[in-house]
Amino acid sequence: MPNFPFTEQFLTAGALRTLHLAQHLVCQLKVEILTTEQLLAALILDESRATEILSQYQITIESLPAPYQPYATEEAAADLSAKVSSESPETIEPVEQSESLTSALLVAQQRAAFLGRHAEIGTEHLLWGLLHHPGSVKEILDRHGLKPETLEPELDTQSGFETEPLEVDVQLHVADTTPSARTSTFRILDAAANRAREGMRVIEDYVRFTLDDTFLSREFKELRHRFTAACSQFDQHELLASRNTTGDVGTTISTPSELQRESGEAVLAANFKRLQESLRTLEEWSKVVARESAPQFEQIRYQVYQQEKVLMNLLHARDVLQGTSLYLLLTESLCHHGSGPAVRDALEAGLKIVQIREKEMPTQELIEHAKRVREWTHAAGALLIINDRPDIALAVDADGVHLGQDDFPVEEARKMLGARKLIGLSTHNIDQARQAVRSGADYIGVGPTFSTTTKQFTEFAGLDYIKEVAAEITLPWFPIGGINAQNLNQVLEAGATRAAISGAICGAEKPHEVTQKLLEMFAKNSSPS
Ligand SMILES: Cc1ncc(COP(=O)(O)OP(=O)(O)O)c(N)n1
Ligand SMILES: Cc1ncsc1CCOP(=O)(O)O
Ligand SMILES: [Mg+2]
Repeated sequence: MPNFPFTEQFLTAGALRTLHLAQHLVCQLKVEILTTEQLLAALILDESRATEILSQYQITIESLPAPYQPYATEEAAADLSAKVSSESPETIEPVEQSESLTSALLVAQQRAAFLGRHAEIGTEHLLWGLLHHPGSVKEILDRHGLKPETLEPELDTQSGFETEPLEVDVQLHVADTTPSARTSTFRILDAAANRAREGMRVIEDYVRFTLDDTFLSREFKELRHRFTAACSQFDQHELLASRNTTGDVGTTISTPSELQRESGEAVLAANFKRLQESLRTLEEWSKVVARESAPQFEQIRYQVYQQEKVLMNLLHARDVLQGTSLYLLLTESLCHHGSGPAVRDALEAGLKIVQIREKEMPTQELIEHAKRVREWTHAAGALLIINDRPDIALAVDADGVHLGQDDFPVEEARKMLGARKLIGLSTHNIDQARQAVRSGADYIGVGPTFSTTTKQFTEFAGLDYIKEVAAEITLPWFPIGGINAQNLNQVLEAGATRAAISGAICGAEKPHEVTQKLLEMFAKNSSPS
């Protein structure tokens, strides 16, 4: 028996023949799964109600891609039809079918039911199903002017042939609209919605109360509102009426892993999983009773995958960057006694993160230089970041790279560097900072704060921008630009707990002394998380 998504349902003779023909095409074309494309080809090739409609719109085999062209001649089409007619359905090997075909068949079934011909699915309904599934087949139909509104009148009239429904015993994936199946579907939806809501709350509470992250709390809250809006499309009465908690065989089941979580991260990971699974359940089962909601749950699920990445990344970055209050940007030309002595001095004074920022140095020289600094930073237990160049960061096994708004995109750098390397991103306003968090950057540069001779700027983000970031971002962030021991307190008072500094350390007579002084100022303020 074929593997179509109807069980003990009725297909008209024409619809059943068309589906068999489509299945035949899968073998003939040597493709792996049955898709909406073969269904359209079969509707064109067979002689049915839909074939008539398709020919009115000049939709022929020529409208299909190259592999179907051998069936463009009358003889080839007749040959195929003859083969299908001569075979008994039992001898046709079942084939796997695409999700889009399942969904198109489901729409066909719903349309037939809508007409009061419950379970009597004709070829015109199959065509209706194809018109409702976005993709290449719908595009072909659209191109020829066949749209739901043009097919609609055809569906309301009975056809001359295909009046005899044929009972077929085929598998059901989703659709069943009997009252008890409907109640079960709502029961599933109710349980999944509750589970998703709970998972969302667990995550949101962590972001809000443990992290104190205003920006991410807002993002999660917005997600929850989107979710509530999608759920509100269910009939609330049916949803509640279907609930049967005392009769739920699953309420007392708990696995050892549910009883124990090793850390906050483990709690988050488990709740992201339960949220994603519940959203998938909602997506699948809403197709049966509230089709418009399914794509919304799908979108929300993708957003949750993204939020999971952002949040887990943030936790990792906060962990790796713990204790890095002072960030030195090391540039040879700014150093009085060479960059080697400057960085060794600063490391000895307690510096924990260094960026090599060399704009002019030839690549090979830069690699040799970076390898030396790598050894010194390793010995001091400090992180090494390379400015602008992910390739050099990889070559010298640095801890990461720093990128500007116009440099390598974060997503591309992440592909090159993998999950464990740090990616810093410069930002100059609050929208860029928010976007940087969403992009999966591990820390952000915030500036320029004050005027500086190290780099030319025409505009300054100033202390106000520091205040804005301090109010909402907990991804590690470093103010930068003209910061020194004389103005650091202003930066700290604006809410910063870190800073990136170049000239004030590189250009100092005694880098050790300056570094020590700056580190003491941070320590007095409070240590960065
Ligand atoms: C920590 C930190 N923040 C900002 C910058 C500036 O990076 P970018 O905007 O790419 O400018 P250049 O440094 O490449 O001139 C930085 N390097 N480090
Ligand atoms: C590279 C860069 N980007 C923003 S400000 C700046 C220069 C930082 O150097 P300094 O601390 O000497 O002002
Ligand atoms: Mg740059």
